[in-house]
Amino acid sequence: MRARETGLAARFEGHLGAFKLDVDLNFPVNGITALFGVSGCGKTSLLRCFAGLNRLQTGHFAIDGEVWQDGTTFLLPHRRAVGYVFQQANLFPHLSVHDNLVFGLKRLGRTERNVAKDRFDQLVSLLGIDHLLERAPRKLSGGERQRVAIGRALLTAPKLLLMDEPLSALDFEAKREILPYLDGLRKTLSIPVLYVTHAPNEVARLADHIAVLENGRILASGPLTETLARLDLPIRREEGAGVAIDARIIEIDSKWHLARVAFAGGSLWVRDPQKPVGEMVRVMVLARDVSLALAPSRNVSIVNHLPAKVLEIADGDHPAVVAVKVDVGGTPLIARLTARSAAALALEPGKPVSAQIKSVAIVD
Ligand SMILES: Nc1ncnc2c1ncn2[C@@H]1O[C@H](COP(=O)(O)OP(=O)(O)OP(=O)(O)O)[C@@H](O)[C@H]1O
Repeated sequence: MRARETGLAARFEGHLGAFKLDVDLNFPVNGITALFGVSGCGKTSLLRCFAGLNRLQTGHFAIDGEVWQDGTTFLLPHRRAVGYVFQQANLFPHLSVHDNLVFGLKRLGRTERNVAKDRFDQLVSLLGIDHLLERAPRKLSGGERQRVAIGRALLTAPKLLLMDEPLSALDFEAKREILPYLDGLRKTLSIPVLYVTHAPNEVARLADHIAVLENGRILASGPLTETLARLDLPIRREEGAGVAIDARIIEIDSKWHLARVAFAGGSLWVRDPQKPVGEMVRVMVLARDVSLALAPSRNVSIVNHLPAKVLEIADGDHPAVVAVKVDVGGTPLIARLTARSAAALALEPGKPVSAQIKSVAIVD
């Protein structure tokens, strides 16, 4: 269902009070683009531009070749096929889940309404809310409420889904409960999704692309793995800095509960994810779990050793630490080392090394 490629090109420039937003953003393909950046950098303001709720001095925005905004056109919010999910589900308390879901359909034409009714069963099953349809919102958990809000947004068959920190109001358990559903959407939706978050684990789990916003400007945007591996971005200073890699299970070692997963640059042993050989998984290799040696060492407990080449070295978040980006057969990894170790190994761009990976987390 993700075969059709949809392009989204946007340029918004202007002031909101004293705040300047100056954004040029292209999403080349379908999938989830995580919009990442510190509080106040303009994430919500940008989403509101896409929805037509903010009208800046300059705005160009086309989706799938269809112009929603340019020098002469400005589609009003209700004319934009946008689904919007907020931190709070904002369900109508006096309506059942079913009636909340179909509420947004009233503004659609008859044909669109009929198509949406066909999608209803598929969506409620995908979001696991089929058994909740007759309930009142107050009898739902936080995670269930948010799943209903997502269903309501998707039922109108939007061409763009905007999600503004959809999990931030949920507790840890509710986040864990809802993530697999969002992951299911990622795999089945054929529309672009802009997903605002502060949480690195949500980015690693859900995003196909990342856009990093700083002071109202796009600092970087691109595919997940390459962008997470950039040493010039503030993300590398985060405690959870690392690289997410999509890999295929190629072998299971049931005696030791391990699985070998293959990616473009080689293979890694991970904890058995309880999925069959052939399935794709996403793994996260954190910078703090990668160390570098000049040759693969035999007398250590680490099972994952990959031949690599140093690409770049940058300062870390403390003078004692450096971040080293290495290339593993076309896939980038980041290692976090002490500056002293980097000096002792005389690391420099182009030098062959062995990347030793202490731990690899499965993120789905
Ligand atoms: N309509 C407006 N008029 C004046 N200032 C505005 C307006 N909308 C947003 N701002 C300002 O723009 C800046 C960016 O706000 P925005 O809500 O987009 O940030 P954010 O990145 O979403 O933050 P957070 O992560 O805290 O939600 C803030 O300084 C805010 O006060």
